[in-house]
Order: sequence, then C-alpha cells, then structure tokens
Amino acid sequence: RLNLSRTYAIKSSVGGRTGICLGQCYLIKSVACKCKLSWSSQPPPDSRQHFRACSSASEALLTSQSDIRKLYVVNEKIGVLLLNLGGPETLDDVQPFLFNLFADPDIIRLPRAFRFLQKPLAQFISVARAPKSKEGYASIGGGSPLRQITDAQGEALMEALCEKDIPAKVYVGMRYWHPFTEEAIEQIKRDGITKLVVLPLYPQFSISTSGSSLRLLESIFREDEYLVNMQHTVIPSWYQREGYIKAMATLVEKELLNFPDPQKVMIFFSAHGVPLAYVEEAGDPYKAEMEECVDLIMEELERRGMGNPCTLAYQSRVGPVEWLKPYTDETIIALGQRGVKSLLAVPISFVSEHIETLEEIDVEYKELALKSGIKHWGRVPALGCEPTFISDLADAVIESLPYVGAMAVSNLEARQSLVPLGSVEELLAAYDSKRDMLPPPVIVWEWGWTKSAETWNGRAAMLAVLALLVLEVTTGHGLLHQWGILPPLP
Ligand SMILES: C=CC1=C(C)c2cc3[nH]c(cc4nc(cc5[nH]c(cc1n2)c(C)c5CCC(=O)O)C(CCC(=O)O)=C4C)c(C)c3C=C
Ligand SMILES: [Fe+2]
Repeated sequence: RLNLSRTYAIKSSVGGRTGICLGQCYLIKSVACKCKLSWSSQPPPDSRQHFRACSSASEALLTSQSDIRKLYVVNEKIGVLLLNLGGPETLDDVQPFLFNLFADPDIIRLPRAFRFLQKPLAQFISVARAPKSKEGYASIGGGSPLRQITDAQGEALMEALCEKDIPAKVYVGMRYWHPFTEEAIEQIKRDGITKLVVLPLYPQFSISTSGSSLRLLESIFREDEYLVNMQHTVIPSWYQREGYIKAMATLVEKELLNFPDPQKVMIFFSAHGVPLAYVEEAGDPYKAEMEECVDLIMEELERRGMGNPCTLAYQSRVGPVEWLKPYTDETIIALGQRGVKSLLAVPISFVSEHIETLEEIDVEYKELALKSGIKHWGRVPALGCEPTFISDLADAVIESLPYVGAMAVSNLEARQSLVPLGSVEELLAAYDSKRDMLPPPVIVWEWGWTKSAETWNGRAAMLAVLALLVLEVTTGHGLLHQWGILPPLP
C-alpha cells in the first residue's frame, strides 16, 4: 500500500507513451496528483487517461466518476465559472463595449510609462470604430446573441452535471459586457461556493481571450480574502477532448451531406485571428492549439471514412498590423482561383454563434466565395448547446475536480502539453509571465502615405479651411478678400 503522505515517482504508460508522474496520490483528500510529467513524446490527450495510468501504476482505485464524487463532492459547494467575451445587447451598447475591449491591456499593451493613456486611447478607438461595428450588429438583429447562448450553455451544463451526480452551480462571467466577471464572482461569494472550476468557453487558449479573463480573475482573487481561500482550478483549453472533437466532426459530417458531391468539398476551417506578435513574441499557444485541433477533427473524419481536403485560415483582423496568416478572405479568393467549387466553412475558435459567424462568414465571406468562382457554399453551425458537447464539458469539469486546490505543472520545459490544467496564478506565472510589450492591433496614427494618415490629414485640412473661412467672413480680412473673391464688409 502507498503511504499517502509521501511523494511518489510513478512510472505510467498510456497508449504506448511512458511518463514519470511525481506527486502525492490524488486519493488524499486535499492534494491532487501533482504531476510533473515528463512524457517521452506527447502527453496523453485527456486527464482521465492520465488518472487511470496513475491509478493503475500506484494501485489506487480511481476508476469512475462516482469515486470522484465520493471524494470531492461531499460537504462541498461546487461552482463552475464559465468565462466568455460578452457582446453588446443593443446598438447603444456597442461603443461602451468596444471601450471595455480596447481598454484591456491584453488587447492593447502599452509600455509602462504610457499606461495612463490606456483609457483615453480606448475612448478614441471605440468612438472611431463604433459606426462600422454598429452596422454589423444592426445587420444581425441589433445586438450580440452571446449572452443568451452562454446562459443557455450554463443551464445545460448544470443539468448535465446533475445527471452525472455532481450537483454544481454554473455562473457566467463575461470579460467586456454584462454579466461581467466581477458580477459572477459576487454571486459565487453570496452562494458560499467552496470549490470552483474555472472554464473559459474558448476551446483554444489565447492571451487575448482566456488569458485576459484569467488575468482579471487573478487580480480579483488577490484582493479578496474569501476568494484567496476558496479552492479553485482552471481548465485553460479543451480543444483536444474527445467529446469536443467528435461533436465537431458530427456537425461537419452532417453539413457535408447537403452538398451535391460531398467527397469533393473543401473543409475550410476559419478561426478568429490574433496579431502575429502574440504568437511570435509573447508565445501565445493559440496557433499551435488551433492547428492541432484541426488535425484531430480531420483524423476523426478520416476514421469515419471522409477523406476531404482541408484548409485553415484566420479571420476578423482589426487594424493594419500583421495578424496570423493565411487570412480567410485571401484564402477564399485563392481557392476559387485554384478551381475549388464546393466550400464548407467551419468556425473553429468559438462555440457560440456571434457577429463573426452570422455576419462576416454568412454574408461577407459567402459573397466573396461566390464571386471567386465557388459554386456551392455551406457553413457548419456553432456547437451551442449540442448535447454531446455539453456532456463532454460536464466530464471535463468532473475530471478537473481532483485538481481543485492542487498545484499545477509549472515546469515549462518538463511539460509538452501546450497549457496545463492549473490554478489561475500558476498558469499566468508559467505562461506569458514577462507580459512582453505587444504592438497594438489598432494603429491610431501612422507616418507616411497610408490610409489612416490620408483620412486624418484630410479631416485636419477640412477643419483648417473651415476655420479660415469663418475667420475671413467675420473679420473681413484674408486672402479671399485680397483676391477680390469675397466683397469687402460694409
Ligand atoms: C477566439 C476568439 C477570439 C480571439 C482570439 C479574439 C481576439 C481579438 N479580437 C479583437 C477585436 C475585436 N473582437 C470583437 C468581437 C469578437 N471577438 C471574438 C472572439 C475573439 N477575439 C468574438 C466571439 C467576438 C464577437 C462578440 C459578439 O458580440 O458577437 C470586436 C467587436 C466587433 C467588431 O467591431 O468587429 C473587436 C473590435 C482583437 C483586437 C483581438 C486580439 C488582439
Ligand atoms: Fe475578437
């Protein structure tokens, strides 16, 4: 028998891959398996497999979710905090929503000395961008559907957890609009939650999305006595989970059947982009996770007998800096030129319908595709409340319970998984810790003959001419009077 108070090095093997797991046995109530994994190749794809490997190696007995339930649910109040972006619910919300987005230092990272400019800059950019954004939101019914869909996902997750015998309350915390993360946290405190699982609703991790929400949570946790003592864990990304991959493959498979010749359809994964510097300079794992995610979905489709060709491209870039390539619009044109006739768009970075699926993909990219010579167009719906997906999220929550309050893997070299399960603080320490400067995705001013310079120079010139005219008409002095174009004042 194991002595539960000691640390063990457990050699375990999953699917032919061997690794050393250093840690106290997770059967100790308060300490989960502190895994300093050093897998010889890829780590096992999901934590349940890992538990199984550890449990068989250590002769421990964690075999089913009911064991987890016995150990982690009794006398505890479990909460699940779903993190999401949030979206404007009315057209009047658009500018303040954009202000919140651009005021986020994980979207625009200014040098320390210029931090005081963050809010004025956000105000300026949000006012300048609001008219264009409002047009987009107006065309999808006057607001973002994100709150409604995320609330429904929360309800469905709560039911799925209940069915799996894990009573838990689910909260929604948005980064840039209501219900704000701060509001969710207040409710979590009022409800007396003792164990919290933090689950960002982005399948892949990015500094600009899950990272930003976790950074906010860290600052809230640090300042609050109740939260400092509340045990929690984070599921930072879950794109590799079998249930998610299968649910995505099923949606693709179903949509392919709507084409006249399903085998010939190009499966076109379109992910929300991030500025290139996030990946190349700050080490954002977003691109790597996205590529792995696409590979996994394609492997699943192949297993089901579908050998379609596929492409991954990035959409929704903002401003003139370089974003992840290839860009969706350029790729659609290139595919058309290559003679591709059937295209199935698969939004891959988000699990709800939103402005970029309903407007950008369904309207703009569809039009571009048809203009580029593509004859048959289709789009896979977002997962929303698809039952197998929700059930898999519930499994992810249950499997993370042994980690609540436990240490994360913080040895970056030792782990090969892109972002490990862990606590907010450790995740941020192990990852993006330098918080390097990032070029703003939106350039406010540029020198040279650029589009933004032309616009602003033009506006300044028009204002100057107007001011001179007013001055001349009111004083009776100026070039137009000297040249006799305007008559002298009486
Ligand atoms: C994984 C998803 C997303 C990443 C990565 C992301 C990065 C990112 N976004 C902006 C700027 C904007 N995003 C906007 C809307 C928006 N963004 C995402 C997702 C990701 N963003 C979603 C789901 C939405 C839509 C929400 C909705 O209301 O339906 C907007 C506002 C819309 C617009 O004006 O186009 C902006 C602006 C940056 C700069 C960025 C990375 C640095
Ligand atoms: Fe975005």
